[in-house]
Amino acid sequence: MQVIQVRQLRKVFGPAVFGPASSAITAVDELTFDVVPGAVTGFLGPNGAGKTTTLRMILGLVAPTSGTATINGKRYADLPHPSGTVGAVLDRSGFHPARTCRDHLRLYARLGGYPDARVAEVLDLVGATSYAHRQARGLSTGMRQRLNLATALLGDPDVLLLDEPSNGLDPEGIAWLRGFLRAMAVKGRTVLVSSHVLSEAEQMVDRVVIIRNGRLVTEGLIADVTDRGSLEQAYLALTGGAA
Ligand SMILES: Nc1ncnc2c1ncn2[C@@H]1O[C@H](COP(=O)(O)OP(=O)(O)OP(=O)(O)O)[C@@H](O)[C@H]1O
Repeated sequence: MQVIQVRQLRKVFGPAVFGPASSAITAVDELTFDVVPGAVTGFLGPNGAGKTTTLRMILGLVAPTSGTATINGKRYADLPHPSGTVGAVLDRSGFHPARTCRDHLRLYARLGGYPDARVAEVLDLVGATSYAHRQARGLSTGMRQRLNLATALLGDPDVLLLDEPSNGLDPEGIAWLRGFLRAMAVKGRTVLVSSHVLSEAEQMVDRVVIIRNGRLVTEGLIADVTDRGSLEQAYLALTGGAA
C-alpha cells in the first residue's frame, strides 16, 4: 500500500493583489510521488525547492493550487484520527518559553486525548527524560528538536513527516536520529524526512524523492539513484550540475 500519495501537486503563491503578475511564485509544480511504509524516505532538494510547501500541503496547512496529497487515500483533514495517524515536525518554535518539557507534553497529550502516562514514554523514546523538568527557554536547538519529535510521537503515529530534523543536532544527535528513524521504518512506519544536506541524508534514508524548482528530479531506492557513486554526485549529474 502506498501510504502517502502526491499527485500533480502544484502551489502558486501570489501575485500580490496590486503587484505585477510576474511576482507569482510557483513553489511546487506538477509534483507526483509516493512514500511507502517500512522505509525512511528522504525528501531532498536545494533551498527553496518546495520541500516545506509540499509537506505543508500534505498536512493540509497550505491549500494546493491544484493536484492532491493523500494519506491512506484520504486528505489530512478527512482522516478520522489525524494526530494518531500522522506525527509531524515542521517548525521549532511552538513552545511556551516558561513551560517545562514535561508540562508542554502533558498539554499536548491532553489536547490529543492521550493518557498522561504517554508523556514519560515519549520522553524516553527521544532520550529527553533527563531534561524533562527544564523550561523550554533554556533548551538547546538539539534538545528542542527532540522535544518536537516527542510531541509528534504522542499519538504513536504510523506516518512521520519531519522537516529538516537534523538541523541543530550534533554528530551524536544525528547518529541517534538515524537509529531512531531506522527503528521506526523496521516497525513498518512510513517516514518522510526533508533535507538539503545530501551527505547527511545519504546516511539516513533508504529511498529518495529529489525535487528542484518545485519539480520532481527523480525518486527511488538510494542504491538505484546513486548507482555506486555518492548521492551528491548523482544529484549533480541529474540536475545538470546546479546544486
Ligand atoms: N507563504 C509564501 N508566500 C510566498 N512565497 C512562498 C511562501 N512559502 C514559500 N514560498 C516560496 O516558495 C518557494 C519554495 O519554498 P519552500 O520553503 O517550500 O522550499 P524548501 O525546499 O523547503 O526550502 P529550504 O530548504 O530553504 O527550507 C520559495 O521560493 C519560497 O520563497
